Amino acid sequence: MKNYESYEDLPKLKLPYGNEIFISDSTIRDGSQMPGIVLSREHKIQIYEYLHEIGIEKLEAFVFNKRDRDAVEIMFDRGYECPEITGWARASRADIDKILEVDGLEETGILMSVSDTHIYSKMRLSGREEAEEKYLDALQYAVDHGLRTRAHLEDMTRADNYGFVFPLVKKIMEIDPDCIVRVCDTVGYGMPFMNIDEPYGIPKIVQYLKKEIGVKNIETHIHDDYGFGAASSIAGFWHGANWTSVTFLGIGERAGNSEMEKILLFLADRVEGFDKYNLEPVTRFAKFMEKELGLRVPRNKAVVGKNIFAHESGIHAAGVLKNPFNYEPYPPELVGSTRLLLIGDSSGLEVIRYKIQETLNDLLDVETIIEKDDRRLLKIQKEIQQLYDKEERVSCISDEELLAYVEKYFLYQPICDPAHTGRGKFKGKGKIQEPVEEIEETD
Ligand SMILES: CC(=O)SCCNC(=O)CCNC(=O)[C@H](O)C(C)(C)COP(=O)(O)OP(=O)(O)OC[C@H]1O[C@@H](n2cnc3c(N)ncnc32)[C@H](O)[C@@H]1OP(=O)(O)O
Ligand SMILES: O=C(O)CCC(=O)C(=O)O
Repeated sequence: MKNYESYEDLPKLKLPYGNEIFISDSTIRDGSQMPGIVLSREHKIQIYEYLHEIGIEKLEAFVFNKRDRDAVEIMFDRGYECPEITGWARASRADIDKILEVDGLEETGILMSVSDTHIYSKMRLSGREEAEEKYLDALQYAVDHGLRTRAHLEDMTRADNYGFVFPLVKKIMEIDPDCIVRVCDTVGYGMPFMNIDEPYGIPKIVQYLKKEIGVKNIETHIHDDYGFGAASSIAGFWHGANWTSVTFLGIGERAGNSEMEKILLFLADRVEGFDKYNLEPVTRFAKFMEKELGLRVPRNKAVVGKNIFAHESGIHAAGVLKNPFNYEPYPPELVGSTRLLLIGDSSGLEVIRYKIQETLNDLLDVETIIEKDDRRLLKIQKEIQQLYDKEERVSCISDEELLAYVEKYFLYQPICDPAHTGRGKFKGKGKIQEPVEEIEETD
């Protein structure tokens, strides 16, 4: 029989195709497309620094204008091995020439819009044949000029994959067998499950590319319109993709992209033998994005939200005080965060006891214990409950309020029984003295 009582006891998952998988950042590219986000050169460099600290393998950048190119140049000047800086182009020789003009870029993505709506109504091409010709020409041009390539199959989850996209991929492989084939779930229609009908199933698409066509490098790029972003990225890895393209905090077009931090956490914490990424900077990184870009990270956002290690409710807080493993899926230190115990309307006595004891000990620099049946504590609990009973109070009890309760109920009483030590200081074994005068009984 197995006991699962600590993080170490829990079995790790195994990636079916092994751990040679990589992350490609699109924060500076797709992320910057988010309305209201304007990334300055400094922002881009700082994002690059965070990605470097975490160990992200690749980043894609636009080089259409001078601002973009200046940022790329500064990134190259840092001389880091990772992330590799790569380019992004539409399927046109002119765009690829722009990539070639930037010293140091050795790889580019090429946008190949494969759904009929993109071919006909977005690009106004005569049909699939013209589209294919345009895409293969751009690819050949990039290869002929010494670039490594990625084929970004835009809107593949709304395309005729068997009739058009897979045959196109076979031709792509003939031109560049090392080309990274990016499965773009452009409006988030993709589903992370195996038995899903064409063209929506990310697992089926990835498996077909891998097993039937023999594509070596498969990357997913998933939008979160239906909320399947991170799940579909991981489904890609599960079924044979070796890359995923993500953005930090999932910023990007509309509902954004698959979130980098979720993928990182999943790999680092749940998958066997996966310690190549350093997650410690992610909380700092999120704060940077909030402060510098004016983003508001929801409090309950996985990995980086302020509430991820905050406990208020009675059963949870009491459970965490006994053993954080009871209600925390992973330790806060993993993502550079800290635990927070709060008192609010759903709190029970144990968390109040703990916080009052902590406040008292900090205030007087003693180490004493308040028992759960201490009548002063019960009075404080009653006062707190009355605050919420009025249905006016919507916030947690602040540190200042806790201090006031401690002062009101404890400070003007002897803190501990001097007969115990003679010095009024206990080390984890004392019981504070009950007040001399009678305190009315609580309900
Ligand atoms: C799904 C995505 O996220 S794709 C990336 C989206 N990101 C951006 O658009 C931000 C960067 N874009 C830009 O800086 C500009 O749009 C540029 C420099 C690329 C082009 O600027 P403009 O020449 O002014 O074109 P504009 O933005 O008005 O229209 C986009 C053009 O791209 C073309 N285009 C779209 N997809 C493709 C493709 N796969 N291959 C080649 N051209 C394409 C469109 O047909 C349109 O050209 P058209 O007007 O001749 O039909
Ligand atoms: O470059 C790509 O990833 C393709 C365009 C895109 O961002 C998308 O399909 O969502």
